Amino acid sequence: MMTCRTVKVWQLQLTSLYIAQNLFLLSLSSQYLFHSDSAFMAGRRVVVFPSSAELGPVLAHLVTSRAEKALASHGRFTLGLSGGSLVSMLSKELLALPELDCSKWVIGFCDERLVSFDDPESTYGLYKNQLFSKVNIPDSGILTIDPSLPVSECAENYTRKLKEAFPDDDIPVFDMLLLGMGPDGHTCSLFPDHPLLEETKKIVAPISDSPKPPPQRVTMTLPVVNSACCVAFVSTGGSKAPILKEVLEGREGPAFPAARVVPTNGELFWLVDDPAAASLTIQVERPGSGAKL
Ligand SMILES: O=C1O[C@H](COP(=O)(O)O)[C@@H](O)[C@H](O)[C@H]1O
Repeated sequence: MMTCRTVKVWQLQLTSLYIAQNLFLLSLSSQYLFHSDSAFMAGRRVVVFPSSAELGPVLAHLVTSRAEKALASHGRFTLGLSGGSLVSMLSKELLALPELDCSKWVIGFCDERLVSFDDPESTYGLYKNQLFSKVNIPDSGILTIDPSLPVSECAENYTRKLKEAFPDDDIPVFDMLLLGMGPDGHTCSLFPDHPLLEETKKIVAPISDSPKPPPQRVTMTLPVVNSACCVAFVSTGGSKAPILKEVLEGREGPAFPAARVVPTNGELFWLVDDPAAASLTIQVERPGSGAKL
């Protein structure tokens, strides 16, 4: 027989069950929020491929899909290129596409080394040999530095070229920037702990004490990088694993230059291979073969 006491005990048991259930749900949701915060910060997409062989075609498709979008909206595609390991991968993958029309592309350089174009360190020189000479990008669409100038004048001259190419923007808004990251966390020629990281006025800056040779370079500043419509980092190889973890998952102390790339209104992709991603604990995307971003 159900007594008043039994009902009270039941009520007490139900109340504690209700509280326990809610506490459980609360803890689940806070774990989820915390985890999703770090995994999907600022709309960032971290996409991991088994190797460069799988990453390369997806990169090429990402570039051409953003080119199509830009051409449909404003009749040209403005693309900023980085040097280093990106040059050969991008050139190879773009040239492998069955149809590539670059006639309305405008190319800038996220950074450039102050050496003559025939020097093996020249980013423009490498792209000219591996890509530009093989596609239909008009010379007038390639915004190069003038390496014959002293580094400060070179940066001013390149600033003028960018301003002329983007007459309507206070800060040039590139449709897409392709970035690399060095094992020290630098991107463009923005190096850890360097005063250039705090630059807010200039769109291009000279650097004459680059810790990575050659010491003289010009670089886009963070305001330009973070104004782009789409930024894609490409980072491959096991030597990038420790820094990739700190850049994507945070660290004690000041953020590395690459971690300060957070486009204000644009997309942010990190395309990495398994060796580079080896230490990551955040959620990542692992697209199947033939995937498109
Ligand atoms: O010096 C430079 O290094 C970075 C990273 O190059 P990576 O070979 O480690 O991918 C590059 O993004 C930058 O343009 C270049 O000047």
